[in-house]
Amino acid sequence: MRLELLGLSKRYPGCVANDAVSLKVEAGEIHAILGENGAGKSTLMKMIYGVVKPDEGQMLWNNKEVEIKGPAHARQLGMGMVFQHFSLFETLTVAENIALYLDPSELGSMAALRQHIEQVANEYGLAINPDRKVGSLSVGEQQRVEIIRCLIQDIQLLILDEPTAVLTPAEAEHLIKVLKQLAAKGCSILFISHKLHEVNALCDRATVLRAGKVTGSCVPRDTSPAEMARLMLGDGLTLTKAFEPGPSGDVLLQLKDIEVPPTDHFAIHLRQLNLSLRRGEIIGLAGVAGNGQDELVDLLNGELSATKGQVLLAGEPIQRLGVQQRRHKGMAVVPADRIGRGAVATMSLSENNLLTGCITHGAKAGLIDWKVVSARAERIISHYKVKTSGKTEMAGSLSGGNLQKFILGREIEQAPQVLVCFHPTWGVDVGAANLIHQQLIKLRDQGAAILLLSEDLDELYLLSDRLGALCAGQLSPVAPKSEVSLERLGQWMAGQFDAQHDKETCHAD
Ligand SMILES: Nc1ncnc2c1ncn2[C@@H]1O[C@H](COP(=O)(O)OP(=O)(O)OP(=O)(O)O)[C@@H](O)[C@H]1O
Repeated sequence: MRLELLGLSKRYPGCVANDAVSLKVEAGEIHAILGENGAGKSTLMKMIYGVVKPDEGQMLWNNKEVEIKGPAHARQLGMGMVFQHFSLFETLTVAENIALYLDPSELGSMAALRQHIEQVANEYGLAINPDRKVGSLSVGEQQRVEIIRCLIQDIQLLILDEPTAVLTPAEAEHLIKVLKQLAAKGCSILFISHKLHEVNALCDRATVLRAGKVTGSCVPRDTSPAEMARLMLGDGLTLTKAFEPGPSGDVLLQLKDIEVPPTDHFAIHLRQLNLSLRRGEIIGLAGVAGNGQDELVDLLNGELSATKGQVLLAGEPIQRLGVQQRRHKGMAVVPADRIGRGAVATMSLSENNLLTGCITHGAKAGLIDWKVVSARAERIISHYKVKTSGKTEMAGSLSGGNLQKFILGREIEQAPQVLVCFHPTWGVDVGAANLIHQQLIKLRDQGAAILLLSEDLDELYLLSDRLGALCAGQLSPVAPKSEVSLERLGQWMAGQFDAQHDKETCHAD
């Protein structure tokens, strides 16, 4: 037996994150950990990897009892972990980040390490330039660095906390192949994912956690995704069917011949962007991470300026307006990375609510009305079923999916005219993703215009009225969803479109 957990428990003030969890993982087994947001999955993985110390329980590693002193000890034993929130230094390069992760005795010259990174990257098809600064990488690319740095050492257990959440379907499919290869070599894998069809395709066994306790197990190959969802969430779950396109109105957000040159060597050049987003519609943009999504969100948010072209909000040019002024005019943005940009980890939920919410609620003439701010935070917590001990809890101690629900709720509740959201259901369980989808459609039906950037094609097809793709900083045609086959969208994602045609399509709306 590669790994055996016997009655592991971990308590935090006001919550039992893990309650006497027992689990067995064989050599070469791919074992899924399932559970709704806040069920205790990440905490369990962090205890195995030595990031969090258990309050009680025992752990056997290759049939011998161990007490993991910390992540360095876990790595020495042959464990690797890909975290849900990246543990990378943004100001260092890919190679420097990986060097920091390795034991000094394993580290040769930087040139040799660079070569090794390229070799692993090529072997697993996870293209990355070792000399790029991590801060300039997209979320998907940062995820690749996390994965490569585990694969660079000989590992016997790889722990992955939602590794495919930010990968494109093709990348996720590729990763699944890589994991199968690794398992065939005898490496055990612990795999957390909310994407149940992936669990179904990949995993040998699954353990279900609910409120910190093991409540069931199954063999995913013999269990349908719907049955697994029911095991996790109980019988009350109703899965969303496709939403009907709604009637759209006048153009609310318009990009005209936008040109944004790269701000650093690795940023993407946005070229000739033309887009008209109407009241009451959702435009979904597909695309592989690192094709200009970050730059487009920054442009719309007011953090990047265009050197050519215009950004118009309800016909008014806004490119000279800052972030706050745009928010006053009814724009809201949900960024890709929830910690750092979406929320401040060391601030409470109330304070995080104030960060963007104060523009529409809670502050007048520079004075904060904490009663209003707290009441709003409480409303978001209850409406979006955010699992937390309360509005005073620090954002950083929430589970990933619960923080995502809070951030989404905070932006939707401001009733924006235009909502730009990037990966809206990243790391969110099926029940909560359902709720977020319904709220986005409700916002659309109230007349808001929504630009949705996602790598989850199912989600894009479910929610969007019109679909397009971003590739190498250029926008494909944007056409009604019924006219965009999966094959066509795939071609657009790969850049097979004529930029001039795109301009005509968008202007024609
Ligand atoms: N450092 C911490 N301080 C206080 N509470 C914490 C801390 N870390 C986790 N928790 C709480 O423990 C519970 C389990 O969290 P955990 O992150 O393990 O859930 P999860 O199943 O991984 O959720 P998700 O699917 O959203 O990532 C949650 O209620 C969370 O708020």
